Amino acid sequence: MNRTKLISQIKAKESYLCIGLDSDITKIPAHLLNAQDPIFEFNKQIIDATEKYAVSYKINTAFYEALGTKGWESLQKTIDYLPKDIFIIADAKRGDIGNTSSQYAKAFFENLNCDAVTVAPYMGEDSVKPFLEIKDKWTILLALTSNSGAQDFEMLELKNGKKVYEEVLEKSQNWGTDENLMYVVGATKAEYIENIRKIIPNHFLLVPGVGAQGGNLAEVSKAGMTKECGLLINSSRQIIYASKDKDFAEMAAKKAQEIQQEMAIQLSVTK
Ligand SMILES: O=C(O)c1cc(=O)[nH]c(=O)n1[C@@H]1O[C@H](COP(=O)(O)O)[C@@H](O)[C@H]1O
Repeated sequence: MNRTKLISQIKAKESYLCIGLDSDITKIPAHLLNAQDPIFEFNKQIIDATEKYAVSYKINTAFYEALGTKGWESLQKTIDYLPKDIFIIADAKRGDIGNTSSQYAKAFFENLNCDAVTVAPYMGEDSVKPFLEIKDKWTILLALTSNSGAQDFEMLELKNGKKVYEEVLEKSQNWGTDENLMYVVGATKAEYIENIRKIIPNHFLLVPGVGAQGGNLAEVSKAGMTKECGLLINSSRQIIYASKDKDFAEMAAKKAQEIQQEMAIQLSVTK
């Protein structure tokens, strides 16, 4: 999906919600465990119930990889099931020497047909470029992550006075464009978003960490929203595990709708 289409979806749905399908076999409702493919059954019901409130779904591959070949099957079936107007993110956090990154790009863009993949910038330009070379697909580069470990490297100050995450943003924006490159900024780091917007005024940000990790939707939106929205805010656990009972999909929809309604207000303020 290209940038124009993504923006028009955001406008049409009055939503910049990205629902995280971090579907954990140990956390899904017990009655689904008898299904032939419990994870797919869970995802299918979550998607059916929440699709009208979201513009994107993020599939965290770890939860599928952990289950071996069965997990990959559930992942593929979930991607195939998602509606065509949904922006599909493979949250795989890849990045390796160019030759290997090319294979990852093929796996997620050509084979699985995702719109975007999360990539770690640590190995530099040649490890990221192969993802950017695939037409009409997006690379979502980790910039300032939501976890406490962001302090270990991302926040370190370099000799030129910049923090590592700032250097990542400055340097990498020349590797692609705002049509194929987004950045991950954790919702728990809202106080840095104003500064981030000075470096990358137009790029989309993928912002995880609202809900279970304590990030605040209004704060992030105020600091990061552009005229074209420029945000995809992810929430996983607080939506998909809103209930552990038979009403899990209904409760997920209720939570997603609540978030979408707040997003509609934020979008109307920025118009
Ligand atoms: O790249 C990510 O998506 C990501 C980056 C980051 O800095 N923090 C972060 O939590 N994530 C992912 O975003 C999701 C957050 O899930 P919840 O905390 O359950 O909403 C998980 O899939 C994380 O792996």
